[in-house]
Amino acid sequence: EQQEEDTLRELRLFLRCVTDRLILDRRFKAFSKPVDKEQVPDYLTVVRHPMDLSTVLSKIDRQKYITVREYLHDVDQIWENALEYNPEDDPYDRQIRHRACALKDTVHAIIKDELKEDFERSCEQIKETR
Ligand SMILES: CC(=O)c1nc(NC(=O)[C@H]2CNCCN2)sc1-c1cc(O)cc(O)c1
Repeated sequence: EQQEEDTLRELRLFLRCVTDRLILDRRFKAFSKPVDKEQVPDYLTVVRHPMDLSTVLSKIDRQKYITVREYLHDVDQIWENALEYNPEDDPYDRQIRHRACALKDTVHAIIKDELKEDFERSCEQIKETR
C-alpha cells in the first residue's frame, strides 16, 4: 500500500545518492560503464555476470531493488568480476584489484554508516510479502 511505496521511493533515493558518489570517485572509473566487448573481446568468456555502476543506476530507476541487500549483491559482483578478470601479478591487474576492493569496502562502509537497520528490515519485510 502507500506506506510501502513511500519506503521503496526512499530506498531508491538513498541508493541513487550512494551510487552517484561512487560514480564521481575517479578510482572507480573502470567500473562506471559496461566493459566494451569490442575493446576487451575475451571479457565475456571469463566474466559470467558482468555488472557496472551505470547498470546499477538503471536498475534502481527500473525498481529492480526492493532491499539494500539486492543492491549490495550487484555492487559486490563488480568487485568479484574485477578480481576474476585481473588475477595476475601484473601492475595493471594489481591496481584494478586494489580499486575494486576500495569500491566494495567504500559501499559497505557507507551503508553501515548511513542506513538505519530498521529501514532495511522494513524493505526485507516488503520483499517477503511480494
Ligand atoms: C573493468 C576491468 O575489469 C578491466 N580489466 C582490465 N584488465 C586488463 O586490461 C588486464 C588483464 N590482465 C592482463 C593485463 N591487462 S581492463 C578493464 C577495463 C577498464 C576500463 O577502464 C574500461 C573497461 O571497459 C575495462
